[in-house]
Amino acid sequence: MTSLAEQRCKPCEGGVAPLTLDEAQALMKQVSGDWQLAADGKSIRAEWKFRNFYHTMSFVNAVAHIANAEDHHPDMEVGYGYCRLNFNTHAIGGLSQNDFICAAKVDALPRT
Ligand SMILES: C[C@H](O)[C@H](O)[C@H]1CNC2=NC(N)=NC(=O)C2=N1
Repeated sequence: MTSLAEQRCKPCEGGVAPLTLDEAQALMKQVSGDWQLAADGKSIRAEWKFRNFYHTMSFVNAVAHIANAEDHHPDMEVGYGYCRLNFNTHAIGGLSQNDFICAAKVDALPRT
């Protein structure tokens, strides 16, 4: 099986059903324990802490690079020493495989 981190996001402009709760729960097993599935099953979120702003922004820039390369973009909350990411697929109002592909690519980033 090709790991999520090795896959590429597919363009999504609607017209497909969001993942069911069962499908989302199955994909949760393929991302790190940092990620939490929202109670409504429509998004995933994670929070990381960093020792200072430099390390925070290094991570944020790496995430932005993934998002641009995959054309799939998280909501980000950033401050001194922390970053929170929330992924969902706006075009379908819920989760798609793209959200889990990006989450797995974020998991693969080096932590500094
Ligand atoms: C064509 C392209 O896939 C879409 O415009 C993308 C861009 N980035 C996106 N990011 C997210 N999170 N959800 C989307 O539906 C979305 N749509």
